[in-house]
Amino acid sequence: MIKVENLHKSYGKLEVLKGISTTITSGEVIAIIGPSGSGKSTFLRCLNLLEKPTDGKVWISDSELTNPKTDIAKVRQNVGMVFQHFHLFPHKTVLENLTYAPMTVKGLSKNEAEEQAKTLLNKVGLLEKANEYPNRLSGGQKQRVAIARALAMNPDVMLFDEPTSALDPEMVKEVLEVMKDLAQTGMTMAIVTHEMGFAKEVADRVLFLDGGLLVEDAPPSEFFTAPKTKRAQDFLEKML
Ligand SMILES: Nc1ncnc2c1ncn2[C@@H]1O[C@H](COP(=O)(O)OP(=O)(O)OP(=O)(O)O)[C@@H](O)[C@H]1O
Repeated sequence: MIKVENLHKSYGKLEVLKGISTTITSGEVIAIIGPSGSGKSTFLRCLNLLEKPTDGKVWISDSELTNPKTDIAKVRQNVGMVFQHFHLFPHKTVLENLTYAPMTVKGLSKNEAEEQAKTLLNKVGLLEKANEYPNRLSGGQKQRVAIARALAMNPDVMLFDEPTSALDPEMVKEVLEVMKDLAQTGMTMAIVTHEMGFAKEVADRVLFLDGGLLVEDAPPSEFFTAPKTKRAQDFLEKML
């Protein structure tokens, strides 16, 4: 479960998030969409405090991350994050990318971590790349490794920040398929995306942000067929 209450974020005088409140329940898949610069990535990054909110509260499960007494690093261990540009460790093999955090942070033995890593690589269709270095992989393969690496910490929640935006079009589908499979396992997921087809098909709920405000919060069946606001109508006209 993720809950935000009256979330504000400013960079100097620029107010990027202007008071957002919502709850993402366990197992829900949320697509965060909206025009460029509307605050989507900032919102997502505030959920695990990669960006520190200027005001408002954020909870993950029972922990309030915005409470200074909370051990944020500990809570983050249960939150996987996937970025637009993969952020794999370039000098580690694919397998080492997956085993590093479970061994160093969670104290798994090398054998345990490798067993788990191989299971995950098999799930994302990349077991045969276990001993390769990231620079030998395509963008789509790198992103599938990044997803597997995030899952290796056995998180309760997965955050995705435009995971397919840096990919060549022919690689988008393989990454979305992995995410779709993950959604079907009941993982709680929040995804900033420009992939409207994916949002329509896979998300339980769409959050439409515009100008730092949560303008619409609705299931895709409602949002895509009957958006309530002019801002969402205009946005969809351009996107679809
Ligand atoms: N670290 C930062 N310092 C200053 N301004 C920032 C910073 N990060 C984001 N911004 C500004 O905040 C606004 C919202 O950015 P954000 O990346 O959250 O939007 P977005 O909706 O994800 O956009 P896009 O779809 O283009 O990625 C933009 O005007 C951006 O320039």
